[in-house]
Amino acid sequence: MEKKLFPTQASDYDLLEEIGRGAFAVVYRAICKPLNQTVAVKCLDLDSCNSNLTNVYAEAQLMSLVDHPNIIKSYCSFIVDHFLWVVMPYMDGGSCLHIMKIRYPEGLPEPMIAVILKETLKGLDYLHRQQQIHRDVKAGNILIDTSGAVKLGDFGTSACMFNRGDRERCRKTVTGSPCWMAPEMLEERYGADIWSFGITALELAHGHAPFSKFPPQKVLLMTLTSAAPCLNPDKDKNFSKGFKDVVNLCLNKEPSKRPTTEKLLKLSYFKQTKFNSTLVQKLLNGLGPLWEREKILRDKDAALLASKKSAFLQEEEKSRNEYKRGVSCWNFDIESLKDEAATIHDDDTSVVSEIDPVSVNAPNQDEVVLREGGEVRQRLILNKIYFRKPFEREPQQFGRFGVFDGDLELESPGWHVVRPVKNSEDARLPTIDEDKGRTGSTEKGLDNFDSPTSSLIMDGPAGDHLKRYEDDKEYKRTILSLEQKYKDNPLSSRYDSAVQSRDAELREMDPGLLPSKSGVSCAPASNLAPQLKTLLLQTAKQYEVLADLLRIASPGEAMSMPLCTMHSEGPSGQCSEVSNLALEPDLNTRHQIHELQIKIASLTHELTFVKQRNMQLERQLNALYNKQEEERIKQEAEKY
Ligand SMILES: Nc1ncnc2c1ncn2[C@@H]1O[C@H](COP(=O)(O)OP(=O)(O)OP(=O)(O)O)[C@@H](O)[C@H]1O
Repeated sequence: MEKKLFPTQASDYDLLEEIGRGAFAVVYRAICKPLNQTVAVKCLDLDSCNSNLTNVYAEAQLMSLVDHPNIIKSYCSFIVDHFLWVVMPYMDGGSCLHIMKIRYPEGLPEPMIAVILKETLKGLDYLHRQQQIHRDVKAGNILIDTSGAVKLGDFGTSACMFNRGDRERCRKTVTGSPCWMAPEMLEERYGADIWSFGITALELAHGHAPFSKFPPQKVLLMTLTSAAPCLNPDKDKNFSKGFKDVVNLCLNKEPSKRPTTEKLLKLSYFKQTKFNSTLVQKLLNGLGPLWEREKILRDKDAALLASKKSAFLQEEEKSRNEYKRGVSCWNFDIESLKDEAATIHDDDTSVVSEIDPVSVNAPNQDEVVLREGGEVRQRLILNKIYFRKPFEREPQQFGRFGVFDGDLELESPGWHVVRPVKNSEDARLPTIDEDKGRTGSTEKGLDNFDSPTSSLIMDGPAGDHLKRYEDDKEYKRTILSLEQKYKDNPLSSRYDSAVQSRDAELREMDPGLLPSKSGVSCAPASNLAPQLKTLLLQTAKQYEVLADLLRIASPGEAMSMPLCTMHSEGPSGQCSEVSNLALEPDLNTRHQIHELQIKIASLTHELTFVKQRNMQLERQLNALYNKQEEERIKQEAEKY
């Protein structure tokens, strides 16, 4: 028969419907225009390919040299942009997997399996005799057509996509699909194809491969560590002994003990199986065109994926909105943020879903350890996950004027708000009180450290130390316990009330000295004094927290060093009780205390500086506004 010459230009092909999709390729039904022949064109994305172009091309050429009725050969192949187009016979029945998904989700009847397996085995035998390994034998690669032909597809291309196209080197790399992959995996001998053949037999019998519900890495692990899969003695009673023997022979974990294709073909099971095109055709009876079936399956998969994703996306959307609302401007409602945060669930499916299910264990209620290959990959503290996002800087509203951050010309570190947002428990944790800073009012502007667990941190070296504590598991635990403790702690409430009374004091000040809501008034620099006092009080409170933290961190050690080096005074004029703690830190702890003190001092300094600058600007703006107002009044007076 005269060999047809297939053109190697994209323009000679009309790509019609999509008929399949693999990891690296999309397969189309196409018309070869000069020959007026329906073909299948597989478009492999070379960008996702590890191989160099020459090797990929060589591998594709090899596919065209194949000549066996049970192996799909390629008519030709060529490069189009970053795709390799492989032109091959169009198998209008599609793959066995495709057919099972549509019509036989529980698996095929044994007589059909026997015919399909025997045809596949003949193709595999041919390849092995040519000293070629297929490496991706599976139901998805066994294609049938309406004439009843059964062909093993995907020879060559899968290998070249996974590897450098060099078959010698390929023998040392992991290729193929995990479910069908043999335990020896890296030693690619013909036995690997036999193992895959045995798995394919189970796949055809059950409608899915063993372990198929697990993620790829898990499948590989299970293939190596579990006993070889086999038919279920209870559920699979209806299968013949001959079929069971084939499965057991192929699925021997010792590669050298697996039969060769030649031996398998000699088994009475295969000898008795005669090719029966009608039986194969029966599989397709009443099924619509391949591309329509393909579309149904694709839509179904997409819907399934969407339903799985939507729950996660909803959570994510919520979180994103909350973040936007919460940190993109100074003007937000902290209470509603907290309420919303309380509704956000803690199950971060994006993390957990990627993790091997059996590798997730929970040694205690609070902690989930995610392991991968026995290694601890991540520890999640349930209900105590913090988001840390950059604080976007928006104009702050000062009276009538928007003061932009850039106007301050400060070399201030970038402020971050560490806001617990995950669940109700975290929502209870206090946050920096942005609400108070909203109006920029002097009486509240410095009242950021409103509780022991407020977390205003800085970028750069000054902030790093505090961040380290924030990230620390123990620290978070301690914070929670402290939070509980501070609820009833008289010391804490005394300090809270101290701060509150200072606030009240400020509020009682001559309103003319404080910026009014309209922002017309001026704030003299002397107003800073009470604020600085407030700040000192808060700093003292922080010392107290730190002392508590350190005590908890090293409960056996009593510390004698007075922590209150800044002489912060409470309302009664006494030094904070922090100073009275009989604490005896070791050298390390002392160093940490020292570092923290420096950080706090620099933080305090920074706050004061920003505040002063803000007030200065506010005064300038107010003066400007007053001038404008005067002019306006003058103009109006002139009118009358
Ligand atoms: N010649 C063909 N005729 C008809 N359908 C085909 C043909 N070749 C492939 N297909 C269909 O396209 C699907 C995708 O093929 P492809 O070889 O890219 O992927 P796969 O082998 O299933 O996946 P992977 O290569 O990622 O393991 C096949 O499962 C099959 O349904």
